[in-house]
This record gives sequence, C-alpha cells and structure tokens, in this order.
Amino acid sequence: MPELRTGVRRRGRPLTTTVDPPRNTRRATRGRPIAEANRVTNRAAAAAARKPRTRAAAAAEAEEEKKKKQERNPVVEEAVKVDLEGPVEIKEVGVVLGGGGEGGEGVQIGEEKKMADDSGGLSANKAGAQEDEGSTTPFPEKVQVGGSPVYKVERKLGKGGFGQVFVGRRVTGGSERATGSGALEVALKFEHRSSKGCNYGPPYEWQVYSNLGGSHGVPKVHYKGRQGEYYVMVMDMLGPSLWDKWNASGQAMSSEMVACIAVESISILEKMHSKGYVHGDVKPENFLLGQPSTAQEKKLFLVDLGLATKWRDTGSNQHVDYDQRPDVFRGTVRYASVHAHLGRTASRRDDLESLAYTLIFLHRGRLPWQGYQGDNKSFLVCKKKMATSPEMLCCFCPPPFRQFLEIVVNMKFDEEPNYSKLISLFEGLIGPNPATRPINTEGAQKIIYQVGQKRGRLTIEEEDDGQPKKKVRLGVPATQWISVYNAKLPMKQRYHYNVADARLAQHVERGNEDGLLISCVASCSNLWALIMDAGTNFTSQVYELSPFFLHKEWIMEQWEKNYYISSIAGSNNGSSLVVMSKGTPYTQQSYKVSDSFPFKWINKKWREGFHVTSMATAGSRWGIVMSRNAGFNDQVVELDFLYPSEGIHRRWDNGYRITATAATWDQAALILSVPKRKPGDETQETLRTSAFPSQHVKEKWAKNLYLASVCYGRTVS
Ligand SMILES: Nc1ncnc2c1ncn2[C@@H]1O[C@H](COP(=O)(O)OP(=O)(O)OP(=O)(O)O)[C@@H](O)[C@H]1O
Repeated sequence: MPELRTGVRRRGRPLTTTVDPPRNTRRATRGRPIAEANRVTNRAAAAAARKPRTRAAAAAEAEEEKKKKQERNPVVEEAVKVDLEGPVEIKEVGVVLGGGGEGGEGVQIGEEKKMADDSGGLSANKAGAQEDEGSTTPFPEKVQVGGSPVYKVERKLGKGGFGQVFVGRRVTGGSERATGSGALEVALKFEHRSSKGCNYGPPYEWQVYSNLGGSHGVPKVHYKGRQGEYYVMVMDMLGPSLWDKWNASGQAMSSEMVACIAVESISILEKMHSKGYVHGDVKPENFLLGQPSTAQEKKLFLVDLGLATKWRDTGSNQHVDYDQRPDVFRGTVRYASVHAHLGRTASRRDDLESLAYTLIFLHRGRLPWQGYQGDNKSFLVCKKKMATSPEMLCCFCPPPFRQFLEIVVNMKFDEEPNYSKLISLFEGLIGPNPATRPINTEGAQKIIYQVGQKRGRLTIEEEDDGQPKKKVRLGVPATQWISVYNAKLPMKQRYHYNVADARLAQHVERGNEDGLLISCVASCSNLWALIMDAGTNFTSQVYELSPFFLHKEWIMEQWEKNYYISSIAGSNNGSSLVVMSKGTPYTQQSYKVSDSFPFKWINKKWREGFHVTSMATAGSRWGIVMSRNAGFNDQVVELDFLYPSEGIHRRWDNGYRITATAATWDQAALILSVPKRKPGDETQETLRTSAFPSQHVKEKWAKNLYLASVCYGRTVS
C-alpha cells in the first residue's frame, strides 16, 4: 500500500520569517522515520507556544467573535453560473460497518483544432495580436530609424504573432559583409504600434535585445525606432529556421544533426540564462541558422525574445519567487513545458523541457500530443505530456534523448541546470571533427572545455551531489487519499469512511448527540467519508445528500436561513453531499460548478474579497465555494496532474497552509491560505495513502494533529 507523508511545523512566529526545519524533513518521503523525527523535535516548541493562550482566554475570544458575527447582516450572493445535471440515481452499496469506538468508526471493506500539423502554432499571448496589427497600415517602402542608414523594404522573411520580418536593403553605402551595422542586407522586424505588445510604448522585446543581442547565439540589433505606425528593429539578417530545415529534409532529421543542434542550443540557453533571462518560447521556428553561403551558415541563433522573462532579479540577484496562476499560459502549446501549461513562473527548467520536445520533434517528426483541437486543447496536450513516459516518447530516438528529457522534467523550480552534463549526453552521437559537423558546435565545446578545466568531465550517471535524485515526473500515476492534518488543542474528532448513502444519517445523528458537527466530507467510489469535530465553532448545521452536483435550490433555501456552506463532497456518479452551518465567520458566499478547474473565476472572486472555503469534485467536474470574511489574508492554488509536492513545500515556506483539497482522476488541486489569525501551532502534515488513513489518523490524534481536509483522487506514488 503506497504511503507518502510530508509535513511542516512552525509555531507563533511572523509568517514572513522563514526558519525552516532541515530540508529533508520537509520533503515528501516514503516511510515514517523522518516525519516522526521532525515531529519529536518540534513538539516541545509547539507545547510551549500553546501555553500563553488559556482555555478561558480562548473561550472569551470565541464569545467575542460570536457577538460580532451576530451583528453582521449576511448578504447572500446567488450561485453564479451553476451548471446542473439531471437527476442521477443513487445506488445503494452494501457496506459492512464495523462498530467504532470513540474517535473512529472501523470499516472493514476493501478500499480500495486539430493543431495545424504544419506548425507548432502561434505563441500564446501573441495569437490575438494578428488582426490588430498592420493589416490596414501598409508597410513603408523605405525605413530609417534611430540613426540608421536608409533601407529599402524588400521580401518578407517571416511572420509571427506580433511582428513581421522583411529584408532591408541598404540604399546607399554599406559593405558586402553579411552581418554588422554596415551590412548591405539586414532583417527589419516591424510591430504595429497598436499591437498588444506595444501597449506601453516600444515592444518589450527591444529591452531584452538590448541586454542579450549580440551575445552567443542571439542576433545583434543595430538600430531601432518608430517610423509612422510601426516600431522597427534593424537586426542581423539570418537564414532558414530549423522548422524550414526539418521540412526541407523530409520532416525528420538525422540523430547527428539533432545532437549538434542539442549541444549548441544548450550552450545558447546557458548564455541566455547566465544573463538572468529565460527565453520562454523555445521551438524549431525560433532557431535560425546563419545566412546560406556565408561563414555563418552552420551557426545557430535563437530569436524572438518577446516572451523572455527574468529568472533572476536584477536588483537582488536572487531567483524570482515561485508562483502558479493556472489561467496564465505563455509559449507555444506543442513545445511548452508542463509547468508553463499549469501557469507556473517560468524558470530555466522550462526552456530545457521545451528544448527536449523540440529535439524529439526534429528527430521523430512528430509529437504524440499533436492533433488536439478546441477550447481545452492546452489541458489535453498537458495531460498527454504528463501521461507519456520518456521511454515512450523517445522510443525511436537514441538513448541520450530520453536521458536529457528525464533530467529536465525532473528539475526543481530554482535548480541550476548542469549544462555541461546535458551537453555531454549528446556527444557520443556527434562526429569527432568539429569542422565536418552539420552545425557549428563552438559554443558547446567552450562550455565542455571550461568545465573540463575546472573539475573534469562529468559522466552521465554521476549526480552532482552523489545523491540519487527524486524523480518527480516519473512516478506511477495513482489514485489516493490525500489527508491534511493541523495541530490543534486537544479535541474530540471522529471519522467515518466507506459510508453508503443510507448509513449517513445515523452517523451524523450519533455525532450530533455526542456534541460533534461535520467539519469535512469527501467521497471515494460513491461512498462518503465524514469527519466530525467538537471544535468546529459552528452553532448549528444542516446537510443534504442530493443527486445533483450541487443542488442550487436547497443551497439557496439554506442561505435564506443564514446557513453557509461549510463543506462539500461529490461522488463519481454526480451526487453530492453539502453541509451548511451557522456560526461561520462568512458574510457572503458564492459557488461555481465547472468542467475544468475554474481558476479565472477564483481569481475574479479573490479580487472581490472572496476566498475559497470548500472544494470538491464529482467525476471530472469541480465545485468551488468561495466566501467573504473567510479569515484569510491571502490565498493561492496548487494544481497539477500529480501531487504538487514542490509547490506545497514552497508555499509552506512562505507561511501558507492547505485549507482545501480536491482531486479528479486527472488533477489534484490544493488551496493554500495565509490566515489572518495565526494559530499558536502552525504545524501541518499531509499524507497520501491508497486506503483511507484510519490508523494514521489515530496516531496523529495522539500528537494533537487533527484531520483538517481530505479528498480522494489523482496523485502519484
Ligand atoms: N534576424 C532574422 N533574420 C531572418 N529571418 C528572421 C529574423 N528574425 C525573424 N525572422 C523570421 O521571422 C519570423 C518571425 O519572427 P519572430 O519570431 O521574431 O516574430 P514574432 O512575431 O515575435 O513571432 P512568434 O509569434 O513566433 O513569437 C521568424 O520565425 C523567422 O522566420
């Protein structure tokens, strides 16, 4: 039975201060010893932290809060955009419930568009720009900007989402040299002033070219300025793109050709990264060779810096902060990294993952996620990327392709790539004589040489720190319970799981009789899990089991009576369990049911002062409840096709704690929040188990850790 656990413990210190336990104690780990050790160390501190707040003080505070709440006049916002399904028959499932003592009910049943095939398509964030740019404004016949010579605008070299590139022929003077400010022919990149990239003046790309232009593998920009309706950049003219070359060579390139491209492009990215930038749109169309029949015809360049971002802050020299905004996608769907699909802040690993897809595409001629169409294309492509193992993806490529892919998809957000090691992976596929190679590999040789001078060549198997790395993307997809535990003052908590519809009422009633109210609900295989607490602070509670996900009329009725949704669960058959309570701090509530994770809606609601307070899934649909006055200062989302371990740890380090969880068969989502009133002991632990963690819960109780959230769905083990 796979079991993964991880935890973080912090108490009573300002959220901005980061004093972390040793790193290995916070990583997701198999087995218990590490977590146990961590808990022991922190327990004394947690106990000390609890002392100052007596029970009497806590009761007084609670009374005060209660008074305040009574004074509030709740404004009930109607559920928006509810997408209801017709009634679903609830099938009763025979479950043998074992007698449960205090604190747990034992149950002994087994638990257990078509994307244009001619191109990777336009880069996102640029696609919309085409119509509003120069279609109505003719391009000038001649160009002179920023003190440049006069150029006659000749044939078109290419077109992207923002810009159009033409040959500029120098009208007077100039030399026959292929490149340089005096060249007879240059490339002129035009961007219309009304294009999306020029909202605030000159294109953002100009600034990036100022910092990177002319460095290894980036063409030099000689002049720039505005002429009429257009911003114009005068740059070195280059030759065909790798896309053109791939097409010209029968839509597949030899392994030697691709290996040369690999090593040289890694060296170009190394240079770009060393200057603090991530390219953000690595793909065959953006790699250009030098002009044919010139000394540069075998030299590789990386163009289109319009999506480049900084991975390192210029002022502090620190790595930029991690974040995830699942509605933000930058890049080109076919080659984008999975992190880019999921809206994570771009970092060096993303360029390398896109490069891996680029290389495999050039060699194999196709990627398995080509051919998806429609609104959720990005979701489907990302799902396919996650579901395609490196072995499968690289089955027609020599081993270095798979090795490269495995390394880059398993990199951490702020990990420094080992460029020389990545280059050396491909060396065996390249001929010994640099002069006869199809692509100039000077940049790569320099890196290998420099490293060789410093510490000798690294071998493929060697890990930098001698430690085998945890392969985050290569785990076996699993469907598991995700349970979250918070430190609390001792209280009574009871759980039930594998509860059939017909047995629900009796558990709730018995709990109520014992002074317990429902704090959390979840579902697995159309059976319910129920957590009941003595410490909910709710004053009364109602619940409904409904064939709908979610039952709007009933919810609105309860809203009228000043009940607020305090927890929800949905089952695979589309039914739902909604619990509504009085005594919550909420002043307004809204919910949404959606076929995909509704981050845009969440984001809009955040801006209106709402926070996610409950979340559930029914099959592949998401139900999200957001409330005003939820007691949070800030909130973030972690969404992934596997359990987002790295994101959770980064958020924990910044003072966030998990406050809601839900998962479909495909994705797991966690909501993490910064509470307005910090608990005395901020300890939080998570567990992933294939069976409901009945035994673990009891162990946690013994340590004053109580189930705070639980869901069943996609993880990775
Ligand atoms: N210096 C150059 N020399 C020759 N051709 C060039 C040069 N720069 C760009 N091109 C051609 O013009 C095309 C579009 O350029 P670029 O990618 O910079 O534009 P973009 O609008 O930013 O594109 P995208 O939508 O792909 O991001 C390139 O794919 C390439 O074919």
